[in-house]
Amino acid sequence: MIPMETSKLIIDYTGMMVSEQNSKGFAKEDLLGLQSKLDEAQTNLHALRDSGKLDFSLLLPEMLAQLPELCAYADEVAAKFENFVVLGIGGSALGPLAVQQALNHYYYNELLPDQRSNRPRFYVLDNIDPVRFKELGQVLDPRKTLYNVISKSGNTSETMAQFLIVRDYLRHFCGESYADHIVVTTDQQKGNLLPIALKEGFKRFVIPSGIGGRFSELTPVGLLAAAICGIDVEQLLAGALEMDRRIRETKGVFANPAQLKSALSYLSWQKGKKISVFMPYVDGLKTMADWYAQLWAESLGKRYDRTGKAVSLGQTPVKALGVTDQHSQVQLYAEGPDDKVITFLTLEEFKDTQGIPVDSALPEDIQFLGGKTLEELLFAEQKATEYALTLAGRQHQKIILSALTPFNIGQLLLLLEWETAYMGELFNINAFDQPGVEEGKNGTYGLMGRAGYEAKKQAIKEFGQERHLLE
Ligand SMILES: O=P(O)(O)OC[C@H]1O[C@](O)(CO)[C@@H](O)[C@@H]1O
Repeated sequence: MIPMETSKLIIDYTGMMVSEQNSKGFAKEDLLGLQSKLDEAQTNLHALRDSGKLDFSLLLPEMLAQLPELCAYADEVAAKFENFVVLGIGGSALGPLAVQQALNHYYYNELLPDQRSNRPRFYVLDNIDPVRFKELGQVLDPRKTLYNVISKSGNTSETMAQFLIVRDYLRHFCGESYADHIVVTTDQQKGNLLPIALKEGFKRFVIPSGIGGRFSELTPVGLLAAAICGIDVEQLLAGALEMDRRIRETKGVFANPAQLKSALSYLSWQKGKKISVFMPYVDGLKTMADWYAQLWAESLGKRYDRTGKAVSLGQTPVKALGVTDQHSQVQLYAEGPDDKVITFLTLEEFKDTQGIPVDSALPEDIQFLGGKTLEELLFAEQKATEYALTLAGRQHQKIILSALTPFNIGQLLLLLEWETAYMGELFNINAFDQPGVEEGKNGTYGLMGRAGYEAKKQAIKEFGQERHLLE
């Protein structure tokens, strides 16, 4: 265990270490054996600072300094609008969704206005399914809705298409005041969204140029949505700053949380664990698994390393939820191919409790539940799953949060962002770009990009109309 100073976030890696049950685990020497690579990684990462690649860390104080203006705007619009809708995709959507689910009432939108401090309902449109898009429009009054168009590049076809539809819709229902219903969050210097926002007078927030979408939750991408929905963004940043300080100031794999977490991931990968399962035993962290999946997949899934050598690296993220996926995926984790490392996320305590009534008339194998609480049952099941995986010789680790608080979520976000940055160094790849999807994003050729478009034209030429390919 690596107890943090605030003892609010602990990394328990017992399940990764060799033991009488876990003969395939690591020895401490394995972790210490990575120390020089980790120190080199730390040096390389700080050398990246001038290129902006570390801005997700270095700009945290600047994000804190911007809070008064951001929160003043958030309070102003929260009082004016009943609905707040994010238009965005990838990091522009997953961070806001993850933090909202972790820190607000699970049924926030279903609460009565005064139960959510009269803050607006929160929606995220992160896809271009025409039915889902139109059906949200059918349940919201556009005159009472604020749309936050979030795009770092300002050139993502999906988000820009959503923007064009919403702007047209708002012009129809709100006339000249349509601009008051749109706030834009985009890069400070480039992309199509910036000139549109300037020309049409939309309120604008800036994503610093050095911070990529999947690392942008602690910029206005995530902070504005959180503030509008009543989340304590000051505490969110305080936790991030505490974790960031710890990671930048402490040396050694057993003291530096990012070094430890990335070492465990790297050693697992070296031992053939090409799949990384992220399994919170907290419903409020279910979408955090989606956010982490993008961070891990898009940062590490790279064809070339930094020498230009073709390496095809990466570790496939799998999202799971405990206890739920004990009834769908754990069979595979325990007895299927030994190609996975599982990271559990648990709380020391939930913010509420639920007792289970006693019924002495029940059969013994159900009666034992009476008088317990749901959280006792959940904790027991999580430990039992850990034990079963240990007996099966499967690698697992655990991040323990004292509770779901803004401070702890800030710590968790920074830990996972730094883990990813370190893993990129250990892989010797650029963890901060995404060439594999870049072309598809900016062209109208869809995710396959121009190459896919040309291949499709060639296939049609060779095989006739596209439909023959499916027959
Ligand atoms: O914020 P943008 O530039 O619209 O990009 C949205 C998403 O698309 C990607 O650039 C590529 O999938 C992600 O990295 C990013 O989070």
